[in-house]
Amino acid sequence: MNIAVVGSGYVGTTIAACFADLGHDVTAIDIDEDIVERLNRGEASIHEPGLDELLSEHAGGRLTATTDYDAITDCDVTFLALPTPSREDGSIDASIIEGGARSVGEALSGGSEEHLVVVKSTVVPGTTEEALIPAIEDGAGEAVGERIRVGMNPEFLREGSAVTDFLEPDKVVLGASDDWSHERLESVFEPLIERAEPAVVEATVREAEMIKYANNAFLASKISLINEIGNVCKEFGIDAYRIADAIGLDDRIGEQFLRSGVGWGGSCFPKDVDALRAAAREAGYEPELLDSVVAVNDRQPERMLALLEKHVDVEGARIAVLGLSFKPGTDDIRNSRSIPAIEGLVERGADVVAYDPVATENMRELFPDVEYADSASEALSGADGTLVMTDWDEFAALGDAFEGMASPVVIDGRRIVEPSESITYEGLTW
Ligand SMILES: NC(=O)c1ccc[n+]([C@@H]2O[C@H](COP(=O)([O-])OP(=O)(O)OC[C@H]3O[C@@H](n4cnc5c(N)ncnc54)[C@H](O)[C@@H]3O)[C@@H](O)[C@H]2O)c1
Ligand SMILES: O=c1ccn([C@@H]2O[C@H](COP(=O)(O)OP(=O)(O)O[C@H]3O[C@H](CO)[C@@H](O)[C@H](O)[C@H]3O)[C@@H](O)[C@H]2O)c(=O)[nH]1
Repeated sequence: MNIAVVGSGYVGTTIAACFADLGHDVTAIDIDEDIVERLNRGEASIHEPGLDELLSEHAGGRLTATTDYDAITDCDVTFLALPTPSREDGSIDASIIEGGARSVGEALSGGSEEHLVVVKSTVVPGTTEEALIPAIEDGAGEAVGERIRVGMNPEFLREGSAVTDFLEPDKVVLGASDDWSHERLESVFEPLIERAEPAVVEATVREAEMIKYANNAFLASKISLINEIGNVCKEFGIDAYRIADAIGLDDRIGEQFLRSGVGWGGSCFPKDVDALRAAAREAGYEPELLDSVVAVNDRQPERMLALLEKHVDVEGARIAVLGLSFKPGTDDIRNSRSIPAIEGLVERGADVVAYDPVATENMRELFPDVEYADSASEALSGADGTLVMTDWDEFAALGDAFEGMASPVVIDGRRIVEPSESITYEGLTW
């Protein structure tokens, strides 16, 4: 099958490379010439394990990249993997994907072949029908529903494990409003369904849009709930991880996403929970539980600072911040919990020295005046305290490095450091 993927970011590049690996002929389309040139050389512009290998195998063969939307005319299906960022009030800004939908319509105008346009981006219920289909119709100069049809196929991959998440999903959600579109979507995923045997969920377009938000809202809520339980555990001197291990044995709860600590960040959970809250409010429903899920998350970095202040007079102190990315395995710092932690330290007059194995340059753009170390031991050397913000594996083996601290106070927000008698160790929820 000939597939076009519009947008070559985290999602677009991953799905383009994986579709090629599944045997499809894929054209990746992006407005950024540098991204396109790199893709044609077999290089990713993002850091994802396994992606470079797939690209170098398929670039120039089953995978090509271009800035020209007209390449869509030779394809059977086009996936829209464009950004859907937040506005100030938390609602989604669909203008980029609307523009992309219009360009796809223009490229298809006057053609005679049947074509399925699939929304891959995360969009609030109603967006595809109320904004994207009209944009395609506007560009194509014809109504959607006959030759051109539209489907919705939300994506559940995680950064840091995007390739394996895409190729080995628990479920594939196929959103469409007619049998022809469902069947065409299913033939795109047929090689993956045969190989990985995921559950296949046939849904309407609106249901597919909502499944994505419900999925992310549920996961973010699960983490906030275990964080709330963890905060209570800390007050009682109980280790929340032992409690999580026990409750995770209940199949109805499940063991995943029960790691309590400094909370959730990244490009998805904060944006998507906010978009769902805003959409609910606009529809006349007050999403009080989701408001609290965010409030608990916002509080966790402050709780870390309060724990630090129990042991260190922070004003004028040298404080090391270990871990800057929002999770290990990525250089992405969007909504990283390290950002409010550094802001809080700077407000309190601390002298901050930060370290991350891959995200330093991204954080330097945000905080140019903070000192950045080349290793965790360099950051710890002479520090009066440290906040551990990301669960990078290397932080589990710091042992001797803490001995270089002026006072070895370690506040762990991710339960990654091994406590020992030579350090003053505080876990956030244990
Ligand atoms: N990042 C994730 O882990 C993830 C997972 C699931 C779903 N999503 C959703 O997928 C969507 C895309 O997210 P992402 O993280 O891949 O975004 P991204 O910002 O990483 O990439 C978007 C790409 O689109 C390109 N682009 C922008 N405007 C364009 C246009 N008019 N035409 C062609 N290309 C254009 C940009 O140059 C960029 O390469 C969002 O809705 C997001 O919520 C993201
Ligand atoms: O038990 C846990 C699990 C995660 N986190 C934090 O939660 C955030 C998000 O982690 P994760 O879900 O692994 O990464 P993302 O790449 O943001 O993936 C989420 O967001 C994507 C974009 O929508 C979805 O596709 C994925 O299914 C969904 O897991 C990170 O800050 C983690 O540190 C915790 O604090 N405790």
